[in-house]
Amino acid sequence: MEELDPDHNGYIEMWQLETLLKEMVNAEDGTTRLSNRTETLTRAMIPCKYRTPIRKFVSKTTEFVYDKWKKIWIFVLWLAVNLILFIWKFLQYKEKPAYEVMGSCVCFAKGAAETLKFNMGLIVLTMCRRTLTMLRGSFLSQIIPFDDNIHFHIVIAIGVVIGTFIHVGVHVTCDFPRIISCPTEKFMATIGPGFNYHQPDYLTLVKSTAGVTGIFIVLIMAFTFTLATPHFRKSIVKLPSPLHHLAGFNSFWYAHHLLIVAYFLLIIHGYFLFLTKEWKNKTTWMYLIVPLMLYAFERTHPSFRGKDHRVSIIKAIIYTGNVLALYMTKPPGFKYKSGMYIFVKCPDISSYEWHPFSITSAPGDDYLSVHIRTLGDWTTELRNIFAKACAPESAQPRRGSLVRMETRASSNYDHSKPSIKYPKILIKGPYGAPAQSYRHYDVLLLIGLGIGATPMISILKDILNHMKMESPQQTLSEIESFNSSRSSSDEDKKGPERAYFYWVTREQASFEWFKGVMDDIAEYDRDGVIEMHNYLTSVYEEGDARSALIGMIQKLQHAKNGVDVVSESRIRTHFARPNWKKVFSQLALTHQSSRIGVFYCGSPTLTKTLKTLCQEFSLNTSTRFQFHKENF
Ligand SMILES: Cc1cc2nc3c(=O)[nH]c(=O)nc-3n(C[C@H](O)[C@H](O)[C@H](O)COP(=O)(O)OP(=O)(O)OC[C@H]3O[C@@H](n4cnc5c(N)ncnc54)[C@H](O)[C@@H]3O)c2cc1C
Ligand code: HEM
Repeated sequence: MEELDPDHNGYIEMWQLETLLKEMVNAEDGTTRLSNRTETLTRAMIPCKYRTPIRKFVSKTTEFVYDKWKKIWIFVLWLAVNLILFIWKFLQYKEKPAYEVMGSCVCFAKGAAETLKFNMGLIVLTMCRRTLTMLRGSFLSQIIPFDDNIHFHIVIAIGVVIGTFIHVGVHVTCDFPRIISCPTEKFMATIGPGFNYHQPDYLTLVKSTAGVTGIFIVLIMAFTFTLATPHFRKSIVKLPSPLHHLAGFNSFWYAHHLLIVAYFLLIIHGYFLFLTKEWKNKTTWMYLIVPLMLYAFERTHPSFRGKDHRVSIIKAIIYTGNVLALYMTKPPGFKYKSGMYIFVKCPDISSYEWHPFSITSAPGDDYLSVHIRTLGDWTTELRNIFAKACAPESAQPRRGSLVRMETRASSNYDHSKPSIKYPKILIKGPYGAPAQSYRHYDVLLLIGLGIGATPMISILKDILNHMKMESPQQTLSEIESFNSSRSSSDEDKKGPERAYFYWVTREQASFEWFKGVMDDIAEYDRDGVIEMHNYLTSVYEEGDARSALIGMIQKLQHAKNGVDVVSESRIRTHFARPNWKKVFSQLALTHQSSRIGVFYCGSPTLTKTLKTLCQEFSLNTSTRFQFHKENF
């Protein structure tokens, strides 16, 4: 109770205070002692700033380490390896004759070069997607943060930039001038043999094989790195046709492939050295061979990269809100976990572009589905060609303004007698993504912003499929077929017992493509395992009297028959942005001492808020919130 010092009152929100008072008044023994539940709430409400600075620092650090220990140890290991390689090479060159001419400069240049070799090898490993997907399923995922491969890729790239600056900078501004100006006798006696006893001038050094390859590597890297920055990667720069395919993400993608030339040049660069003549000391290729071969193998070998599967489209639906849903046949032996994604190619649009999409069907379903939002050139063209294929069959406007074109190759997913000629679609994958670890938690908080609901749909369907399998109506063959479609690592995991889904969308039209899942939930989820909320943010601003009014009507309807008036299902519709603090507080109260997996997919703007809330509530309550995010 002493924590509820009047000084602190200003920091307790009204609704929290109400809950607290209610708890106290309702206390069974008639006293005003705080129950465990209330204590948890109280602790959640008292801001950290009222603790002593040292306690605050210690608890924040503890939570930070607890939350990020996988990333921390990998990062520290990476730094340590870089440092060890640098120091090892530095000390080695201190003992060499070159040191007499160039002093510490040569040590710095060679130390940096050693880290460059290591990082150029490692950076490719972070992009070996098949290998990473396989490793995610192993015990290694408990100590290695595979979800962060792209972040780590970028961290290593920063390491490469730093290494390149040191290596090139020191060579050009210190080593070269010292070689050129070295007294001839000293030059001949020390590094002369490396230069065939010809003391070089600046131009000779630049024109040498090492010099020319070095310049090209730097140029390619500068170009590639610039186009890889988020500004260029995400920019929707429009170029005139036929160059329009080269803008935005594609420019990043093609530029990245120039790095193949950079690797080729790097191997040559590392071979034609002035100061190292013995074969065994030319180690560049040794660092690169394994990662490059593994990556090349993944990209080219069908058994490893997984075949490009040609799939038949069973059903295509175009919803308002510009979402295209594709239901396709599941290739034989295609196993995946909810949360994973596949690459999709449509040769009618481009014969070389593959685009990633989260799988929205559940592992137990006998079909495969993706939901694709129209965003740029490729997705717009895909939508258009499917609209064309769908148009003659049916284009039935439903429910007033909702436009929904649905066609099926044939009914009941029987794709043996296709009646519509759909565009050819190829898929490859599946590939691992953060959301796939949802089965490790008893309680889930799933948050999707707009199209970011896609990985969550698959998770909800999977939870439902498990419920269906536990229901007494299931036949043995249905259970067997369900089990055979799941990956073996999942079979022994119990999976979540409770899931809360928060879906934030701009307008109500988006409901359409989610309706099927919601209907299923209503039918099978008798125990209310899944609680779904939809926040419509474009209706009225938060706090607007109209939002409050609609909200009240909603609540009454819901209480009366359990069905929401807007979604016509068990999903609860709200007309404002969610109050995330309230959501977390309530979860912390309901699931004390539990581990809650928080899975977020959507724009990065909300990432920080959710991450901070996870940390804050893990620190201040007995509930642990573990944050996983995916941005597309
Ligand atoms: C793991 C993952 C899962 C995704 N799941 C879904 C989903 O379920 N539903 C959905 O609608 N969208 C999803 N996306 C986003 C989808 O891939 C892009 O919207 C689509 O590729 C855009 O292509 P475009 O040419 O029409 O647009 P563009 O204007 O070319 O690109 C728009 C943005 O999409 C991204 N992008 C474009 N091409 C690619 C590519 N080949 N690979 C990776 N990113 C690319 C870039 O960030 C780019 O800035 C996912 C993305 C990722 C990385
Ligand atoms: C030496 C430098 C680099 C090398 C060798 C390299 C190599 C690669 C490779 C092999 C891939 C995988 C391509 C595939 O899907 O098969 C990749 C993807 C990627 N790289 Fe790099 N890269 C380098 C630098 C950078 C830099 C500087 C950045 C950003 C600042 C960057 C950002 C990315 C991103 C974001 C992806 C993933 C794209 C996606 O799948 O969405 N890379 N890189």
